[in-house]
Amino acid sequence: MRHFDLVIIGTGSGNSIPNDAMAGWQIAILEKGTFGGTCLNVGCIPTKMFVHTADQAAAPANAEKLGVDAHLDAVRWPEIRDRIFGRIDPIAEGGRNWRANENANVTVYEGTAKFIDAHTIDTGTGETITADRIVIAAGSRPTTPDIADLDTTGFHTSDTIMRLDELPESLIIVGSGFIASEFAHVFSSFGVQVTMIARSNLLLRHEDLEIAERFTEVAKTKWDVRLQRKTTRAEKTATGVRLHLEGPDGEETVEASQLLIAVGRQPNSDLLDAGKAVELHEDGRVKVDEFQRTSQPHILALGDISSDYQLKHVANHEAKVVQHNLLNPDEPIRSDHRFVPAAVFSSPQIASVGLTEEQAKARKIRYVTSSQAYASIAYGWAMEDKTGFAKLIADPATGQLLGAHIIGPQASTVIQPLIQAMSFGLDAKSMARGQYWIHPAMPELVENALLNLPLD
Ligand SMILES: Cc1cc2nc3c(=O)[nH]c(=O)nc-3n(C[C@H](O)[C@H](O)[C@H](O)COP(=O)(O)OP(=O)(O)OC[C@H]3O[C@@H](n4cnc5c(N)ncnc54)[C@H](O)[C@@H]3O)c2cc1C
Ligand SMILES: NC(=O)c1ccc[n+]([C@@H]2O[C@H](COP(=O)([O-])OP(=O)(O)OC[C@H]3O[C@@H](n4cnc5c(N)ncnc54)[C@H](O)[C@@H]3O)[C@@H](O)[C@H]2O)c1
Repeated sequence: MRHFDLVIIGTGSGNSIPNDAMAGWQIAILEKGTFGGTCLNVGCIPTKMFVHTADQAAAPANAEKLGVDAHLDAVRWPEIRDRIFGRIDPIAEGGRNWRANENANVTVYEGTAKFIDAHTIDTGTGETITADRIVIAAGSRPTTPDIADLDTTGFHTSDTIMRLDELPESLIIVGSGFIASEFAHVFSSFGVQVTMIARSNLLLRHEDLEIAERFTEVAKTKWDVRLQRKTTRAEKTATGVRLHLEGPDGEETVEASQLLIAVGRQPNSDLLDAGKAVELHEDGRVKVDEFQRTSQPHILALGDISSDYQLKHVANHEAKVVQHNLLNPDEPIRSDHRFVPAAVFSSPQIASVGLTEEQAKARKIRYVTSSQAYASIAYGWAMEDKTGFAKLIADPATGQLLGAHIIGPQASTVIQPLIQAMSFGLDAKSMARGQYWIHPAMPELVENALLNLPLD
C-alpha cells in the first residue's frame, strides 16, 4: 500500500495547496470529477461569464429611458455557451495535466475517494493509500428537494443548465437564493420566460429585509414570481415539464420547457464516508476549529465541505490557512471570518458584508442605520436608477460599521471600500471625511450613506 506525506481530496481550492515549499513531500491529489472543482467548471466563473453576457443583452431594454432606441436582435446561445466553456474547459484540462504529468512529487488519483479509517483512503481507482496528513476539500453538490416524481422530469441543476443544447422558450426555477436569482437574470435577459417558485414570501430572504423586499419587488416586474408556494408534484409533458403547486390561493400548475432546481447545496462528506475519520455537524459538514483542524489533528478541512460560507473567496482564504498550517504546524494561523462579503450577480446586483439589521436586533446590539438611494447621487441620475440603495448599520458609540448592504448597479464593486473599512477598523466618520471621493462616481453612494449615519 502506497504511503504519502499528504493527501488532498478535491481539486477546487484544495488544488492550490501544494507549492514549492512542499517539493520534498510525496503528495496525492484525489478528484472524482473535473479538475478545478465547482467555481471554475460549474460555478462562479461560467455563471459570471453568462451574467456579463446577459447584462449586454439586457442593455437595449434599459436604454429606452435614456432616449436611446436600441433593440436586441438575437441571442446566439450555442456561441455564448461555447465561448464560455471553450475558455474554461482547457483551463481545467491544463490544470489536470500539470498536476498529473509535470509535478514530480504529485500523484493524481481520479476516482471517488472514501475513508476507510483516519489514515487510510480508498482512492476509488482500485488502489488504497495511507497518509500522514490529509486535507478534506471535497466541496458540496446541489441538493435535490423532496418533490414527487421529480426524477422523471429530466430537471437541471446549476451543474447542467449552462450546457443546454438550445435556449429554452421558458424556464421554471425552483428556489429563491443566489443561484435562482442569477440564472433568472441570465435566462430572462436572453428572452426566456422565467417563473420562480419560492417557499417563503421573499426572494433572497437571508439578505437584510429591506434589500430582500426591494429585490422581490423588482423581480416581480420581470419574472413570474410565485411566493409562498410548495411544489407537491412534478411531471414530464410533451413539451417540457409541469409542476403542481400549493399556495395561498390553493392549488395551481405551472409549465415550462425546462426546469432548474436551485434549493441549496449539501456537503460531499457522505460520498467520502468522512464520518469514518472525523466528526461531522448534523448537516453533514466536517467540524473544524479556527485553524481548519478537524477532530483528528492530522486532518484539515476547508471550503464548502466544512465552512459556514459556501463562497469561493472563503474557500481560497481557508486553503491559504491550511497551506500555512501544514508547513508551520508549530506556528499555526487562524482563519479570519469576521467580515465575509457576498454578492448576488443578478439584476439588480446585491452585495453585503457584516450584520443585517435583523441580526443586529436579534443580538440586541445598539445600532444606527442610514440609507442612500442611487437616485440621489449624480451617477444615479446618469443611469436613471430608481430602485438601488445602500444601507449602512453602525455602532453609535464607536462609529464602527457593523453591516453594509447595497442593491443596485455594480453593487459588488461599490461595496469594497466598506469591506476594507470594516476589516481594518476604520470608523464611518473618518472614512467619509478623511479622503477624497471621485466626483461624480458611483462610490459617492457610499460617501453619502456614511455621512447620513446619525453619529455625533
Ligand atoms: C452556480 C454557482 C455559482 C457560484 N458563484 C459564486 C460566486 O460568484 N462567488 C463565490 O464566491 N462563490 C460562488 N459559488 C460558490 C463556490 O463555487 C464554492 O463556494 C467553491 O467553489 C467551493 O470550493 P471548494 O474547494 O470547497 O469545493 P469544490 O470547488 O466543489 O471542489 C471540491 C472537489 O472535490 C471533488 N470531490 C468531491 N467528493 C469527492 C470524493 N469523494 N473523491 C474525490 N473527489 C471528490 C469534487 O469533484 C470537486 O472537484 C458558486 C457556486 C455555484 C454552484
Ligand atoms: N454569487 C455568489 O457568490 C454565489 C452564486 C451562486 C451560488 N453561491 C453559493 O452557492 C450556495 C448555493 O446556492 P443556492 O441558490 O442553491 O442556495 P441558497 O441557499 O442561496 O438558496 C436556496 C433557496 O432555496 C430555498 N429552498 C430550499 N428548499 C426549497 C424547496 N423545496 N422549494 C423551494 N425553495 C426551496 C431556500 O429557502 C433558499 O432560499 C449559496 O448559498 C452560495 O453560498 C454563491
